[in-house]
This record gives sequence, C-alpha cells and structure tokens, in this order.
Amino acid sequence: MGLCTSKPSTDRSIHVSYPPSEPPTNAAVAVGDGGVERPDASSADESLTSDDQRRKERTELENVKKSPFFPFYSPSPAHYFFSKKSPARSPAPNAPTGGNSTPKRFFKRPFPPPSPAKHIRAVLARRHGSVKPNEASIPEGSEADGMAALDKSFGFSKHFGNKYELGDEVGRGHFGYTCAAKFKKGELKGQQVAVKVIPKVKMTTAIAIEDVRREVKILRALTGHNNLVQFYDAYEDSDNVYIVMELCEGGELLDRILSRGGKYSEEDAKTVMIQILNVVAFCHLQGVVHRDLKPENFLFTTKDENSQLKAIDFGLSDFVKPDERLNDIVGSAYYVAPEVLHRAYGTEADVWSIGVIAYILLCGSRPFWARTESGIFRAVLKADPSFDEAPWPSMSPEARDFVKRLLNKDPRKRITAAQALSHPWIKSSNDVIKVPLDIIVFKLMKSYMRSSSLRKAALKALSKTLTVDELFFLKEQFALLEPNKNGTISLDNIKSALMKHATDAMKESRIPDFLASLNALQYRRMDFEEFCAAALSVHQLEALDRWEQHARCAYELFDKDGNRAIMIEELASELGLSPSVPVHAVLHDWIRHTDGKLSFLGFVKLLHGVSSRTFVKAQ
Ligand SMILES: Nc1ncnc2c1ncn2[C@@H]1O[C@H](COP(=O)(O)OP(=O)(O)OP(=O)(O)O)[C@@H](O)[C@H]1O
Ligand SMILES: [Ca+2]
Ligand SMILES: [Ca+2]
Repeated sequence: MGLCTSKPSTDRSIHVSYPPSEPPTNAAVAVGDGGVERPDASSADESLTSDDQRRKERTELENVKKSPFFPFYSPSPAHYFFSKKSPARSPAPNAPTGGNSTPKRFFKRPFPPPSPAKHIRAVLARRHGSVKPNEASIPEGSEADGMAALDKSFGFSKHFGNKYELGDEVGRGHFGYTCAAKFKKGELKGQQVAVKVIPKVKMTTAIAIEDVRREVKILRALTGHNNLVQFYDAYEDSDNVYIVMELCEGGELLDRILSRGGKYSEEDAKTVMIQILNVVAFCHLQGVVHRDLKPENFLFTTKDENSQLKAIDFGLSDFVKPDERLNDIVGSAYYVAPEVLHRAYGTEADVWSIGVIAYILLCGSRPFWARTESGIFRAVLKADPSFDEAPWPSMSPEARDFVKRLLNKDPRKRITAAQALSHPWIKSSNDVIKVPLDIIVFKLMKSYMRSSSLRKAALKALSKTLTVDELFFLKEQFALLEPNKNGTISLDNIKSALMKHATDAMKESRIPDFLASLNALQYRRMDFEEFCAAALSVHQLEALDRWEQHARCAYELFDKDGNRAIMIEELASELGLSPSVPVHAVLHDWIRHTDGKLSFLGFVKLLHGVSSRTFVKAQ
C-alpha cells in the first residue's frame, strides 16, 4: 500500500506491451529506490497494451522514447537521471514558461523497499529494450522517415484556425497538450473551450493514429451525459489534430485529493463516487469501456467545492460487445484490473479502477502498492488490500463493503457500476440517486432464457432468499423496463428502454444485435418474480459472506418445490459436460443417494450450469 501524498510531475497514460510468453502474472518485485517524483512527460509511459501489431509498434516506440515506469511510480536513480536528460516537449503556444506546467511533488514511502528480483529487471529490459539515458532522445528524422508510409488524414474539418483562437496551455498528456481557446466570431464569439492538440509528428505508428481516430469517434458518439466532458468538434491541419471540447476549469480530481492530504470524508467521497459511477455506468450501457480511469482523468468544471465532475481522456477507450472479451493490456498500473493482466476482460475492468479510486479517496493510500510496475502487477493479482489500518476501522462497515465489492479480483463476482449505485453505502448519501439501466441484466436474462426448467427452478428458489438490499437493484431495473407498470415486461419494453438511452456508440458495440438473444421473450411476458430469478447473478451472490446461508436456504426451498429424481446423464448434459468425460465418478456426489434427487452440491452446480456450458462452448 502506498501513501498518496503528492502528485508526480505530469499526467498521462502509457502503453506497455507483453510478449505472450511473458504475461505479467508471474511478475515479481524488482528493486527500486522510491520516493522520487513521477518521470517527466517525454519519458514516462503508463498505459499498457498487447495485440501483435500494437506490441511490435509500441515496443519499437518504447525503445526509443518511453520508460517502463508508471505514474506514481518512484523511479530508480538511473531513471531519474534518464528523465532529466529527456528532451523537452515542444512547448504549446502561450505555454507558461518554467518547464512542466504541473509542479513536481513527492510521494512519501510508508514501507521499506521490496526485495529486489533481478530476473524482473531482465524481463523489463527485454520488454522495453535497455534504454540508456542518451537513447532517450528521439533520433533526428526517425519520425519523419516512418511518417511517409502512414496515412495521417482523419477527414476532420480543416479550418480550426478560422474558428478558434488558442490561449494558454491548461494541461499536458502523453501525446499532446490541452489549451484554452476562444471562438473567434459568430454567436459564440469569446466563448471559451478546451482544445486537446495532438501533434501528428507524435503519431509515429498506425496504432497511434488509430487511437486518435477512436478517441474522437467515441467522444463524438457518447453525448448527453452530465459527467462526461462535452465534445464539440475535431479539426486537423498538416501539423495537428484538434479536439475541441468544453473547458473544465476546476482541475483534476487527483489535485483535489492531494490538496486534502489524501483523505475525503465518507460523505464527500460518496459525492465523487456517485458522479464517477454514473458516467461509467452510462459508458458501459453504450458498450464503451474507458480503460484508463484514474483521478487524473476526472476534471472539475469549476474551482467550486461542489463543482461537477467530468470524465475525460477516452484515448484508450474501446467499444466492447456484451459477450466479447478484450485482450489488449491497456491502462495505468495502479488502476489496472487483474483480468486485464490476464488478457480477457470487459467493462468490469473499469469498475476495478473505480474501486482503486474509491480506496484512495477514503484512506489516502493506494490499495496495490509496489515500487515497480511488475511489483504492482503482482500485488494486483495476488494481494488483498488492507482494511485493517487506520482510518479503515473507524469507517462505516458499508464503506468497507462497497470498496471490497468493487475490488473483487474475479470480474464475475465484482459488482457493476449501476449496482454500485444501489449499494447501501451510496444509497445512504444525501444526494438523490437514480440507478441507471444495467447491461448485466440483459446478459443474465440471456443465460436464464437458455436454461432448462430445472435450473430455472433452482434460480427461482435462490431469488426467494434475496435480502431487501439485494432486491433493491432488481426493483430499480424492473421499474426502468416496465413503463406501463402492469407488473410484467416484454421484449418490446426492453428494446424501448434501451433505445431511450441509446447513443451512436450502442450501434458500434452491437447492443441491438445482442437483444436478438432474448427473442424467446417475444411470445410471453415476465413478471417481477421471474425477473428476479432471471437477472440475479449467482457469481455475485457467491462473493457475499452469507452465500452459504443463501444457498442452503434456497436449497431447502428448491427441495420442497422443484427437486426431483434425476439421472446422472441428465445432470451431465445439464451442466454441459461432454459425454467423453467419465461423469459417474464426478457426479455421484451431486445426487442424493436416498432418493436420486439433487444434493446440495448438485444444486449449487446447477445454479452455475448454464454459465459453465456457455463457457465450454465459447472455448
Ligand atoms: N476539457 C478539458 N478542460 C480542461 N483541461 C483539460 C481538458 N481536457 C484535458 N485537460 C487537461 O489536459 C490534460 C491532458 O489531457 P488528456 O488526459 O486528455 O491527454 P492525454 O495526452 O491523453 O494524456 P495521457 O498521457 O493521460 O494519456 C488533462 O490531464 C487535463 O489536465
Ligand atoms: Ca490523461
Ligand atoms: Ca490518454
């Protein structure tokens, strides 16, 4: 765990690639010096990505101008040397003089350095190339050489200069800088905007160009959420791409956390969390995963204490279909979810990052702390964050439960952003909370619709054991789907509820296609009782301390109502086991010897049945 008391000198994301033979899963802690500020803009690189072409291109790029270090990471003395020697970025017009626009600050190191592991240094060297200080400068002409082959035309409007007058730099990132700007003429003359300027000379790979194209596409598609920076337009000329958006004048969330000495009261943390969860739930419903959620990527609109928070920087975001898993290792080390490191993830990865932000907001420390990137990864994969040290014991049990449920290492057990908004800790806030529609409901309904009547009966029994808190989310979702309040929902209701919230992003992430899997609902309606059975997540319930109790209680209900004599072969097929598996030996325990009905073990297996079958099919 690392105490979060200061901010490194710049804010940006990096892309680190891992050869398939070297997933970071086995990463160990490497030696590091600690206590030094974040590397400067030209050398640091904090977001990660895989994918063959991407890997190749990025590795080449990284060898030339990136270091393996992440934000918040305390670089070794060698790296410090390296970053001081790094070439300065080309300054923005009107950039404040005196080097970096963000002052350098320092992190305290609360724990002794972890033990060195030489082989990890070797892995890092292989991954990033052995960068000597003087290799940090980009060789003259190297970018220009590669540029000839790359198509850097985006089809954006060409008249940025006619319309806007660039003002002072307000922020800086890995690929570009952000300036305030004003409309030159027309009705909006004098009105301020923010312009993220991305120099084309920095787009040295096809992937980098594609990232900019996608950033604009996503910003353009995701419109209409109060907690999302408003996009106005994108322009280009031969030198730059210009992303014009609303100007947020209140600074980054990270700065506010730091100015409060790292800690927020529970009530203040809730206000921040509600806004983050709302915008992320919105993105997820649209089929967009942000992939770089961290306090630097949330800005306040004004300097006011109660200012609205806006999500920015969709530079690493992507569209994800409801059933799809992404495999790029992308993100920022302290915030990266375990399944991202395992290269199979979806929108749940963003929720993990929100969990890290929540942990930092509430206690001022990072939940997964090490002095190297690989050490952080190992902590993310293996370590449980501490809730024993101050101030956690004095916090409400709901706050601890909330953070734990966001930081569940199993993405299937982790709650979603919309579910987090119905968590008792958030519900107890003074703010008014509207729980948004959650795509997980449709995913679970799809699995339910494909289940046998035996499994449906098991799920129904389980749904009867839900507590008031657990039912709250389902009630809210049902209400969103049931406009006529007649107690039942149809496929049309689901379609229109989705369309009501649709943006252009939904088409890209194929959410309408996904609805076809609920076609069975075309011929009938579903009441709330059945909806609870259909939309509950067995995995999420399993994560609860009281799961055993839930399951026992559900089994008793099922035994009374739905249990019946069952053949081992039937159970095998129910669970999607291939006939070639010697099922008798395995399944024997799952059938009650006295009457041939399902045993408790068999019942629990059955509850998971369809998901394991889908999993087997997907392999
Ligand atoms: N709309 C805005 N209003 C005010 N400042 C902004 C705005 N958008 C971005 N900034 C500032 O510019 C910084 C860099 O922007 P952004 O994070 O989008 O760039 P980036 O190059 O993608 O960065 P990274 O290196 O994190 O990937 C932000 O951290 C913020 O301080
Ligand atoms: Ca950023
Ligand atoms: Ca970015």
